[in-house]
Amino acid sequence: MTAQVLDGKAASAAIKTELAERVAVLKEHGVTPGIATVLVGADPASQLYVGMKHRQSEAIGMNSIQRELPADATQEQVEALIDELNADPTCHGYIVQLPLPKHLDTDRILERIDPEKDADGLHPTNLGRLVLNVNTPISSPLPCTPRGVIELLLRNGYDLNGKHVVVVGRGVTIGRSIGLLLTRREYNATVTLTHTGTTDLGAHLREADVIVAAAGVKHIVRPEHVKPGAAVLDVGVTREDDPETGKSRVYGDVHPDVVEVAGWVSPNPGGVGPMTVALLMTNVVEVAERQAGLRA
Ligand SMILES: Nc1nc(=O)c2c([nH]1)NC[C@@H]1CN(c3ccc(C(=O)N[C@@H](CCC(=O)O)C(=O)O)cc3)C=[N+]21
Repeated sequence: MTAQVLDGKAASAAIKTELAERVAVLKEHGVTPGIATVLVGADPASQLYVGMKHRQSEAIGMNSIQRELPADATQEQVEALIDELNADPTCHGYIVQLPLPKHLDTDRILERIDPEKDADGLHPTNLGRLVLNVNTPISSPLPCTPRGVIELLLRNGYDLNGKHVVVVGRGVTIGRSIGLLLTRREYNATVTLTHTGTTDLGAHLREADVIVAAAGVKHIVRPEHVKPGAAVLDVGVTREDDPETGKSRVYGDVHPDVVEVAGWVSPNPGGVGPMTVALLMTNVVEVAERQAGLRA
């Protein structure tokens, strides 16, 4: 048996087709949704990711605003740029590309983002709204990578209701935030969060209907950890030189042989990465739709 592929490129293409139509409707109402990125320094991987976000946003008709500061920018300079984007009516949502240089106070910068313009959906106010509300629709940005994971499953016909999801890794981007979405009444999943303090990770993983691997540890999820037929989503990004080609490449958290046991596997690259970008754009389009009175 070999697993069905949860193809993030195909699912994100479908989302982008839908978004392009929503952008066209917004333009009929006189609004062009604008997405901005803030990049501090010139890390090559960050430049690659930021470039992808702009190309894809422009391809669906959005405005894209690319702001850059040097690696030695001060806290005050970054905060001044945040204030500028908060006040800019052409910028409906934006992200500060992470990680930031070590001398900067990341938390203080992220908290300064106007929660309504928080394209990542990770502002404390937006996470707080998720914590406080399990039932009714939320009219503020949602964490985009968790949203991407869930959309990837749903668009492949996977029903999360009553399923046991085991998450590996307690980073804010996925681990600590995805359970807030999955345990909402609309999805009704049961969630276990594992981390470096977990004893016997393998025992937890073998119980899982769905594994979300977001530890950032190359191949931490191996075939012997996976219940036959389970869905395995690979969110890990480890950049290393490939010993065969000598070139830098991305390794996921999921060992390639997992496809022999699992029922569904998201490839990496080609899985959750493209979904993150699609849901980032979705968050920004939704801000513009709210401002135009087209959604709650
Ligand atoms: N504030 C903030 N928000 C982020 O969402 C954010 C961030 N900072 N910092 C870095 C990470 C990383 N990230 C990725 C997005 C898309 C792909 C993606 O689409 N990858 C392609 C491959 C791209 C390639 O390496 O060629 C794929 O998986 O198929 C990967 C990684 C968003 N991040």
